[in-house]
Amino acid sequence: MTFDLAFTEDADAESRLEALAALTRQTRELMDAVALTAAPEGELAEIAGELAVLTERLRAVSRQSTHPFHIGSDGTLRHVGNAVIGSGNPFALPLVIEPDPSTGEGGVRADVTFRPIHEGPPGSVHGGVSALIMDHLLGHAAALAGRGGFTGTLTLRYVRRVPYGEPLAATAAVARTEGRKTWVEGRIADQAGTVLVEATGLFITPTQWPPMRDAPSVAG
Ligand SMILES: CCCCCCCC(=O)SCCNC(=O)CCNC(=O)[C@H](O)C(C)(C)COP(=O)(O)OP(=O)(O)OC[C@H]1O[C@@H](n2cnc3c(N)ncnc32)[C@H](O)[C@@H]1OP(=O)(O)O
Repeated sequence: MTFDLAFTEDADAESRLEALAALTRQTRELMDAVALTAAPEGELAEIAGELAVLTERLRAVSRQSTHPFHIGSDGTLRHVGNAVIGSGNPFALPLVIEPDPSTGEGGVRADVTFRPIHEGPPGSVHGGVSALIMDHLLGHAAALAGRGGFTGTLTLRYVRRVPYGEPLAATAAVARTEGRKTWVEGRIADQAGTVLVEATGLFITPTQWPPMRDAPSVAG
């Protein structure tokens, strides 16, 4: 499998991506506001009507292809459409991932504050949302170690309820490797270091992929 690349060295393309990111941030604010609203019925219906107009305005100019990986003038690789890190995807938290070599090969960490839209059991984060974050972070660790690939398996242990609205930390690092297979371990913990979720993922590098060592880190 190959992916499209787009070079965003020209100011117009960069400025459009910034405008898309601003729209995306505003849409996330809207999603949070909807999840928390206590507005009366009439106002809800009125707002839904106003949003329908905006939705149609955007849908009239839908893109016809997937977002490519964008490569900026500084060499940064960005995946604008990604569901976890994408600056152009309202569904994304977005997660901002930093390298953390102190935790091992491919070590990474990210601050995470889940929101009410991530609710599973009332007052807690949905287990599938925790899995989404772990999948991506573990995959990022594998890629940072030069062993990028697709998730083959992902196993989670939900140790404690994951709260939203509180700053948490997610970490991951490569545990072991064997040929094209890379096992990565990670966790989500609270600020006191109490582990809430543990995850192990197996990532498999497709045969046709070139060696990825020194590949640029992927951001949103
Ligand atoms: C920086 C960005 C980070 C992003 C992180 C996000 C990651 C994702 O969400 S990826 C999306 C979810 N995953 C997918 O869509 C993957 C779909 N599956 C595939 O594309 C393929 O099955 C793929 C690439 C995993 C393996 O295909 P292929 O390379 O042909 O595997 P194949 O040659 O049959 O097997 C290689 C080895 O892996 C093992 N294997 C293959 N698939 C799996 C699996 N799903 N689970 C466990 N083991 C597997 C095989 O048994 C074999 O082992 P061994 O060498 O010991 O015999």
